[in-house]
Amino acid sequence: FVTLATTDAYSMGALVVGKSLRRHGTRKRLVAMVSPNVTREARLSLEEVFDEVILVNVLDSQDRAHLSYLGRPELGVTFTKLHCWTLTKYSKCVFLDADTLVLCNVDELFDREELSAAPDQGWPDCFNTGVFVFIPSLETHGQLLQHAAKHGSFDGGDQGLLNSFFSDWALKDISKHLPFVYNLSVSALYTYLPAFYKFGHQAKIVHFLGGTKPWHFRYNQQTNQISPGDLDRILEQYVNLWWREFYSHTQQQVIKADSHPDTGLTQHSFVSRPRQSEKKSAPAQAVSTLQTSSPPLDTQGTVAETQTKEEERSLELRLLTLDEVSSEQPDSSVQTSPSEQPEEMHTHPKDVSGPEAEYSAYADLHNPAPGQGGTGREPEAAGGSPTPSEEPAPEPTPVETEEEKQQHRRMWEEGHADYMGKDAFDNIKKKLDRFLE
Ligand SMILES: O=c1ccn([C@@H]2O[C@H](COP(=O)(O)OP(=O)(O)O[C@H]3O[C@H](CO)[C@@H](O)[C@H](O)[C@H]3O)[C@@H](O)[C@H]2O)c(=O)[nH]1
Ligand SMILES: [Mn+2]
Repeated sequence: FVTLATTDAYSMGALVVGKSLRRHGTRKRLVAMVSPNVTREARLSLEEVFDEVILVNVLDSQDRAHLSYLGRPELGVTFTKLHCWTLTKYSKCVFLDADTLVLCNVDELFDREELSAAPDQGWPDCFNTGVFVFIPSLETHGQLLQHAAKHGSFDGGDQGLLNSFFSDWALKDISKHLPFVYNLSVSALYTYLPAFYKFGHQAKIVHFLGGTKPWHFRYNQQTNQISPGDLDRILEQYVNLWWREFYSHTQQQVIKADSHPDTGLTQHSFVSRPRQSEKKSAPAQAVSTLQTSSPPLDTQGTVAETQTKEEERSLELRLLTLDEVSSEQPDSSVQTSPSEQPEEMHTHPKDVSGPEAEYSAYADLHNPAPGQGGTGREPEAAGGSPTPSEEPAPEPTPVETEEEKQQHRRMWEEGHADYMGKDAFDNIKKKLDRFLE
């Protein structure tokens, strides 16, 4: 999976792309392309999650005229995406915009061919370039650049260019049309709400397409919410979900969000926690600033607190039922052997010194007594558990009657999970293990 960030603000998005892929147990390698102006601190954060963080030069279409049709002059730099075709050590890749959030395992996308993508909701005979399957090739890369030089892009960004280059997408081969749920634009909420109500729960990847991004909102870590009322309720829940992913399983946490005295922009500052298993040298207490172009809001900045309140844990949007947890690919990170197959892009190569180990170390910090349940983790974040072999044998789960099962399931679905008891992490893990046997 490949994503791109040319600024620190988009790096926040890229981080969420990587984390959400890991949360859902991807077995593929993760690559972030960043431009030289992305700060070292942002790069270090990305390196904790991605297998590779690659420096690329900014390619800008400089096409102000066409970009003005979109009303998004900043999108000329999306030509930088084209660099993804140079990643020829991989045989196939999936590009994800930095403003996407992955909601389940989507590794099956690698079964598709170049160029597979979902329809753009503004013009469904065009594909949206927020999610697409491609085959790295220097030849294609060269042809794309030539095409850009000769014909430009009808929207000034990569989407116009890629649509005119892969111009037979609309009609030639329906298998190259990804279902819309692989690139669910949040603006579909406004354009076809009934369809969203009918199919929205099947969403696999959400795309915060448009000028307003999740990092433009200020999030309160005590309430686990952005300021209520800033957005439509459904959209607000997706943005809250994005922020929860941003803060999950990380050693670097935003501790303060306030307005810059001169520019009025919101700035997010975070500190790195000391690492227990140092992979790459990072200052133990490096302070960095991520600056995002958010309008100033009146919410108070909040102090970092990763352990979320139990009652706040309910994800109203896409609550995984226990059955879904069972059918979900578990995060393979700690179970997978560390063998690397970089050419094939198949095996998740992170070994125990990678981010997952750091996540575990972090979990240990907050959960001095593993095995007691209630690790403060999301139920689906199964793979990041402390090393299974070191855990004391968990208590056997009492057998539930059918009625109890249903009641339990209902409570779970309503967001009242019993994290300290039945839904303790150990029990969910056992269920996953049973399912995988
Ligand atoms: O300053 C920027 C702007 C964009 N990006 C990257 O380029 C992607 C596309 O930009 P984005 O703001 O996400 O554009 P969208 O609002 O999604 O707009 C649409 O139009 C763009 C231009 O054609 C396409 O790139 C998008 O895929 C398409 O969804 C981002 O996700 C980032 O990965 C940066 O790194 N820095
Ligand atoms: Mn986008």
